[in-house]
Amino acid sequence: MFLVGPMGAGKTTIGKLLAKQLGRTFVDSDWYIESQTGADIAWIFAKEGEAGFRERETRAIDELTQAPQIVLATGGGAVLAAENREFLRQRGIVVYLNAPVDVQMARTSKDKSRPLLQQPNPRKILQDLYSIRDPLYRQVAHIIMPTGHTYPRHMVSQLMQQLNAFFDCTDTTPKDNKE
Ligand SMILES: Nc1ncnc2c1ncn2[C@@H]1O[C@H](COP(=O)(O)OP(=O)(O)O)[C@@H](O)[C@H]1O
Ligand SMILES: O=C(O)C1=C[C@@H](OP(=O)(O)O)[C@@H](O)[C@H](O)C1
Ligand SMILES: [Mg+2]
Repeated sequence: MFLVGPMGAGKTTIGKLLAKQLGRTFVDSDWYIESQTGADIAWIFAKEGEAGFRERETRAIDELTQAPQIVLATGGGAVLAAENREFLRQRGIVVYLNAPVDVQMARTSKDKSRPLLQQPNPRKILQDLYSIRDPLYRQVAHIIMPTGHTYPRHMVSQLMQQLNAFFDCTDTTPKDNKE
């Protein structure tokens, strides 16, 4: 199960809760990159630029989408590379957590850990990123979940319902073989 969506959509928060609910291991691709590099995301952006971070991100997405049965929270820009989209789409169920820019803004404004938002006008950046990335999130997603004003625990139960509906629709087991 792979979560995609913009910064502040709640991928890390919801992913952690969802993994607990499903009894699966949770991995956040940003945390994984930090542990592999021995440095935080801000340091990687400062020393290697966004391009350096994206290379590390592609390696992480390739490895993690092959790990069995994990819940993976990706970073907001993970869908930018076509090869990442391919890894995600082909290797698991992709859920797009879709939050409006106002919500993204409210949830990211106090946190200084996102280098792309450390600019004078983070709202404009979030808007611009959203117009570029929303079609890519939609392209890669099997399920789209709005995350506006829903509490994390409620989000997880809604998501569980959506996942059950998704598996019911895609279950190709012949009826005779069920039970
Ligand atoms: N459904 C939600 N309702 C309220 N706050 C949330 C929700 N989801 C996430 N948050 C809060 O928003 C902030 C960003 O969430 P995070 O999970 O880091 O987002 P992402 O990984 O998508 O960037 C965190 O402070 C988190 O507690
Ligand atoms: O949107 C982006 O390009 C980024 C999102 C961040 O992750 P979250 O979406 O979890 O904040 C992190 O990967 C990095 O700061 C770049
Ligand atoms: Mg995150």
